[in-house]
Amino acid sequence: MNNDIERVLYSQDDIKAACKRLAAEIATDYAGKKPLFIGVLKGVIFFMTDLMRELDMLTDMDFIDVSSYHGGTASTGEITLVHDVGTDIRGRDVILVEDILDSGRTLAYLQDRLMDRQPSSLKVCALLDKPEGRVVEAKADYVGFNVPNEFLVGYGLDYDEYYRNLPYVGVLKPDVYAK
Ligand SMILES: O=P(O)(O)OC[C@H]1O[C@H](OP(=O)(O)OP(=O)(O)O)[C@H](O)[C@@H]1O
Ligand code: HPA
Ligand SMILES: [Mg+2]
Repeated sequence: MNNDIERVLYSQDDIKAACKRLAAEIATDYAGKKPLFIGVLKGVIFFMTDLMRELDMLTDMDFIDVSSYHGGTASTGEITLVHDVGTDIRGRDVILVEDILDSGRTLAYLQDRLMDRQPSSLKVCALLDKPEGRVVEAKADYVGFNVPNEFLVGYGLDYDEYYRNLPYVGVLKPDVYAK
């Protein structure tokens, strides 16, 4: 699996440091509040669990499962809602947690959907932001790293459902998906 990686962009230590920094920013901004964290499955699994464990505050969490890459390296543009949140978010301070912001389509879809339910506030925390990938406007309030316009895998990010379990974020060798 490691042989399919062209280069490592962020090591486990880099990611841990980013989680600590983001958690500290969020804890300051939400002092005295109990925000609800909503993780966007499946890519967010590792980031969500690491970020949450750096937070010294009362929070609850839920997950929403959406998918639009369906095994490829580009957004299909069609978002499938696989599983919705179970928590009533009306009047809540919600922080949506994403592994990566790329075309922006997933985030735009989720923001529309969640804002309809009238949360008190809705902010976005993304480990990775790929600004050059943007097709629709979308912006995160908390960002771990700005990344280049390449297809990334690891630490939750997949190609055709594989590579999520790499402990780092790396660039997938293009010949892996050009086959
Ligand atoms: O900004 P976008 O172009 O919409 O891309 C970002 C989204 O795409 C990926 O999810 P994917 O659809 O691959 O589902 P997965 O998390 O289950 O892999 C990723 O985890 C983000 O949720
Ligand atoms: O670069 C990426 N890698 C994996 N999944 C993704 N979903 C959006 N962008 C990416
Ligand atoms: Mg994916």
